[in-house]
Amino acid sequence: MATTSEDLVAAAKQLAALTAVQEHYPKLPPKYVGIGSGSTIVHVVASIANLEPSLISSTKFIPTGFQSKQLLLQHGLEVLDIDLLPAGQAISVAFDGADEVDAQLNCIKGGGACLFQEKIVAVQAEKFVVVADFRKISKTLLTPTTWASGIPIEVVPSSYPYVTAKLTTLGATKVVLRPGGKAKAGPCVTDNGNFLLDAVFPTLPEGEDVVQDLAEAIKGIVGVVEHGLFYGGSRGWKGRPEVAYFGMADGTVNTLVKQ
Ligand SMILES: O=C(CO)[C@H](O)[C@H](O)COP(=O)(O)O
Repeated sequence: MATTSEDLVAAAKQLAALTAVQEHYPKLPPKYVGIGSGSTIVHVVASIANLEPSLISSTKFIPTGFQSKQLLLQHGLEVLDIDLLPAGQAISVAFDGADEVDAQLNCIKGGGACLFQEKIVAVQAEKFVVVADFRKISKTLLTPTTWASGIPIEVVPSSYPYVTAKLTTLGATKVVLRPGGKAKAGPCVTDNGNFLLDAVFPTLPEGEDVVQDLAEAIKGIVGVVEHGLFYGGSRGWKGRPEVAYFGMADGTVNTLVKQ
């Protein structure tokens, strides 16, 4: 049977997931592991569920939304909601997907509308590992051929017209209130009861603080709960992964590591 490009992408995701889990799931049973959202994370959870039972049976897995919680339950893995993580306790490792990853490991996330939970888990993880396929690699973020939808931004519903106007003054060329889809009239509502704006900006230039500057400007708008830029810069680290695994079209896995 002929291999379709969908098969190729699914195989790339699966191999990247397996490699990331082999290399970054702790060798002693971890107390807490974070689990992101999306289609790639399905392969991560399957790889974790196949590990030696002693490595997973006492671990609490922290989901980043409804989808990942159901996925964990289907695999018989113990779930702990992020608000029940004891204060000051770190998550040993968190795995997640991404929509776009640049050469500095800054990411755009939130294609699955779970960016807030994904970020609150990522920033509490000792190690954050991104798993993706070859289509997600960019030199700099907001390259339209990689991720044309722009930056997902979670907003308090009543603020969306105001935030839209402010994003335009920040340089957004298009801001879309994400629709709920065929089975939901009206906008997409996040797991937190908020709306999502997808804000397209021109492709970012290279530079250490370029992503950080835009991220901070967006976060400074009243009504913004969180945005899908996971980044690092001279003023700190807000969810940028230590490492990203990309399943490639030729059946290999490329790794990008924080310098
Ligand atoms: O950020 C996310 C969800 O909010 C996902 O991790 C991101 O959209 C990647 O998804 P996929 O693995 O399906 O390509």
